[in-house]
Amino acid sequence: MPFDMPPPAHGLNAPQVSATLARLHQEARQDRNVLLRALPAILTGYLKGRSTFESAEPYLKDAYIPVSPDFGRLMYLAALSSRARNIVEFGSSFGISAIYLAAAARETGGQFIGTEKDTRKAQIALRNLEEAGLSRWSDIREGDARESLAPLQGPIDFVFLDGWKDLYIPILKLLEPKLSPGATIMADNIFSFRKTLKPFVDYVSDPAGHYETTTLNIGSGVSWSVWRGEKC
Ligand SMILES: C[S@@+](CC[C@H](N)C(=O)[O-])C[C@H]1O[C@@H](n2cnc3c(N)ncnc32)[C@H](O)[C@@H]1O
Repeated sequence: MPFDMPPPAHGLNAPQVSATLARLHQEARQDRNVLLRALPAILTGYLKGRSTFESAEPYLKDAYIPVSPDFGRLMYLAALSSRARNIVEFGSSFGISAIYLAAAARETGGQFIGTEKDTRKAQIALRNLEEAGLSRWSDIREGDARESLAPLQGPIDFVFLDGWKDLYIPILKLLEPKLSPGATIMADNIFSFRKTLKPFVDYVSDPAGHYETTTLNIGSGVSWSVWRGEKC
């Protein structure tokens, strides 16, 4: 390539990817209004002894609740540097984190599989991946991830956990027999759901267990684990 020609834009800098991510991160700012609308239900639920999450869940159908651009980029880099080919996500919402991970899969020659139980969100996530030019390297499985991921073939090289927090352990255990040696596991909301996610953090941090884990002070807290278990 002649020296005066810039290299072709790729990865997150590919024009379709960066434009779609910019639009979606901008739209996700509306989440604030969704949460404001949920406030009366949260307060009433509190008085009736319900958790914030239980009360807010009906309102979250319209909420993106996405990863931040910094965390999205970190996952993209982690997947790329570990040459992760098979990338799986629990909880895709409208597809923001999916785009970061599918962009990595395109570069490693792999495949991204997301999951979303809300039909409308799953369909819009697929459209957003298409807009980003990433359809060929990605799929979103609609329905409960406990069922949609059960038939998945290994080896899985990268897992991102971001669905409802009480399911991080069951989903991880479902995928464990299919993890490749050294697989990366990232999980969001470690600080914002500290109490609910304590059993998960204890599980991936257990010195007698199968993971090496660190927790990073990014966004609402991110755990990063490496699977030291058996070859799948
Ligand atoms: C925090 S949002 C995901 C945000 C997304 N990862 C992003 O960064 O753009 C969590 C999503 O998980 C989905 N979800 C929760 N439980 C699920 C389940 N059992 N199976 C599939 N999706 C689930 C919810 O519908 C919600 O859209």
